[in-house]
Amino acid sequence: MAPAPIIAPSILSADFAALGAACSKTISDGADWLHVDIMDGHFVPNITFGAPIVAKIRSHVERPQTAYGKGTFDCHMMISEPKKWVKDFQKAGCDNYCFHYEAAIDSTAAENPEEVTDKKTSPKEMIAYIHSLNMRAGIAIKPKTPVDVLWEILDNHNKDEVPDMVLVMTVEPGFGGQSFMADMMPKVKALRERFPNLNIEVDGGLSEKTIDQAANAGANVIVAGSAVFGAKSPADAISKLREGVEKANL
Ligand SMILES: O=C(CO)[C@@H](O)[C@H](O)COP(=O)(O)O
Ligand SMILES: [Fe+2]
Repeated sequence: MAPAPIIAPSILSADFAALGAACSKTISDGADWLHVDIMDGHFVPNITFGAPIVAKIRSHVERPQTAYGKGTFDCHMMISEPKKWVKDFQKAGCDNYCFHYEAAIDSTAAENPEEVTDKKTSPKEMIAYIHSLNMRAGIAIKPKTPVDVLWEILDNHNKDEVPDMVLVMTVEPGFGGQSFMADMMPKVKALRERFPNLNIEVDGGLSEKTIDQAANAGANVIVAGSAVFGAKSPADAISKLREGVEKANL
């Protein structure tokens, strides 16, 4: 049985001109977390916003009372230099700092070591650094990255270096409103089989139509942008996603 369902609407699909109000409404509509997509136009072919906007919207949403509690800001860092921005996002009110494995691979693991600059920080170092600033650490993998790269990171006995959450991308990162990649589900299954208590997040194309596939594979943290913000009733959309995870956990 997977851990409790966590529904994290992606504010990428919210009205950017009224982001503060959209965030507080989404929490009142029943969301557990807010998924905050940070894109730098380099790691992905799109740009969103940075820490100053996160600090502004933070004042519209109460801080979580406990780790992973309601109101958690789950920042999905689609950026080439994830280490550079950890402190700024911590100060802005980020609770989960989820960086991409592909942006943090160390020189020994990189396919082209000569292209790796000293700006790269290994996943383990990244996780320890995020923890040292009292945030939870997530690690995300793009669709073409095999899940096997995570075993060494998750099997580590040094708790400081172990991520609190894994994000399996179910679309190529960069844009909302894309189709769910069902062929990512074996990665989720493999993670759940090995790590029954891990928070496993899926992101991209999640809706009432795809939630069963994700939940049956073992995902418990559900990101949904267009399915929530494009719904007539965002509150109903959030409930249906939660029911999907609960049903799979029965
Ligand atoms: O990280 C991303 C896209 O890169 C996501 O968080 C999207 O914002 C999800 O949007 P939908 O696919 O649910 O519309
Ligand atoms: Fe995301």
